[in-house]
Amino acid sequence: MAESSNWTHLHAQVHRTLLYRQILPSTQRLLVAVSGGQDSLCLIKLLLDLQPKWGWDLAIVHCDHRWRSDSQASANHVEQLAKNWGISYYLETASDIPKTEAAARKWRYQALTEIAIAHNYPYIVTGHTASDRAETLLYNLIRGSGADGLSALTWTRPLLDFQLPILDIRLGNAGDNPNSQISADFRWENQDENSQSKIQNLKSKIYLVRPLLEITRLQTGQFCLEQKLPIWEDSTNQNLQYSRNRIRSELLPYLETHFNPKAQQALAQTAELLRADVEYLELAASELLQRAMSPIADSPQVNFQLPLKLNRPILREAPLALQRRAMRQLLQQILPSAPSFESVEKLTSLIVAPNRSQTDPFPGGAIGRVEHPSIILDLKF
Ligand SMILES: Nc1ncnc2c1ncn2[C@@H]1O[C@H](COP(=O)(O)OP(=O)(O)OP(=O)(O)O)[C@@H](O)[C@H]1O
Repeated sequence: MAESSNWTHLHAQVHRTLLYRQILPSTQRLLVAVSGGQDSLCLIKLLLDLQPKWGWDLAIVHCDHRWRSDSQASANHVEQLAKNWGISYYLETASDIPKTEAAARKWRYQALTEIAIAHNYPYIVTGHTASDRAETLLYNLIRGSGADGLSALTWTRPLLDFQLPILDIRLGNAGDNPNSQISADFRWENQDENSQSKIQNLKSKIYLVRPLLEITRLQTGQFCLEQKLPIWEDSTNQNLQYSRNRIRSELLPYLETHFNPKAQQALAQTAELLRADVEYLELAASELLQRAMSPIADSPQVNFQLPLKLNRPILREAPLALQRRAMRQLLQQILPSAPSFESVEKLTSLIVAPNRSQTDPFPGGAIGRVEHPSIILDLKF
């Protein structure tokens, strides 16, 4: 697009962000997740307008959770927009209505990933904004998160942590769902080992990108108004039973009125700063863990099979922040679910505890014990 009268401050800002951050390379195939709400409509319009500069191949994907009575109408509305803009449209409809917000989100990311794999899109783009970042920070802060939770929502991340068993179940279901657009060749049960590893490989190359993280919801709303974009209002956004909605419509406005009129931007910036700190600390912790883990057998290969042996003098030299992170990384590998604060503290305390100190069992049954100069983790002693 020539930098004509249509070129707004927001176009320039997102264009600059993309140049600076290099999160959406030119000429790529981009799958844009559009709910029909103001953020994702703003996103797709900006990308369409920037398209001539970047040469992307754009498509829209919409996920119908079948949560609201108007959900099919909303899907039709998004489809019509895609038609008007002359771009491909993909729809995924939930075969079972997800019961909770978390289940809906999980289903949505699986559906997005599957469509991206099936139609060869290496980038999934979402309309998360600075306001979402601020809300996530507040939500996690209140629930007692460390820096990791406060720095949630990154500009880009590989979709690696979507485990294949989840994909497996969904792809199995796809056959029963007449609305599924996943072609039969991509159904997991139809895959031999070779093509399963090809899918895994492809998944590791799909990135989730959020180009609007510096733009507030107020700005996306104004943009939609100026550009006359037909927003499909999500009635569940008004429901104050959802904590996120209460943060959005009560807590943030309160903070802006009484504490800082730019609270959203300030909180989003805090998340951005913490993100870089967390990345640095996680890397340093993983190096510490590698150094502290000595295999129990003669094999030089470090792995996370029990029993495990940790070198206490090496751990003791490190600052507490790294000790905690290294212990959490270790527990992430051996516990059946995400380690709790208590589990991490329990294991960390063994770094300086007297000889023969022992923990009670962690979830899954492993026990930590000091056998000077090591910590041993095993199922029984
Ligand atoms: N039904 C949908 N279909 C397609 N894309 C969607 C849908 N819902 C949300 N998205 C995408 O996700 C972005 C964030 O949406 P929203 O804030 O409502 O979700 P959320 O549940 O908070 O998501 P997250 O868990 O990713 O933070 C939207 O801007 C849009 O790009």
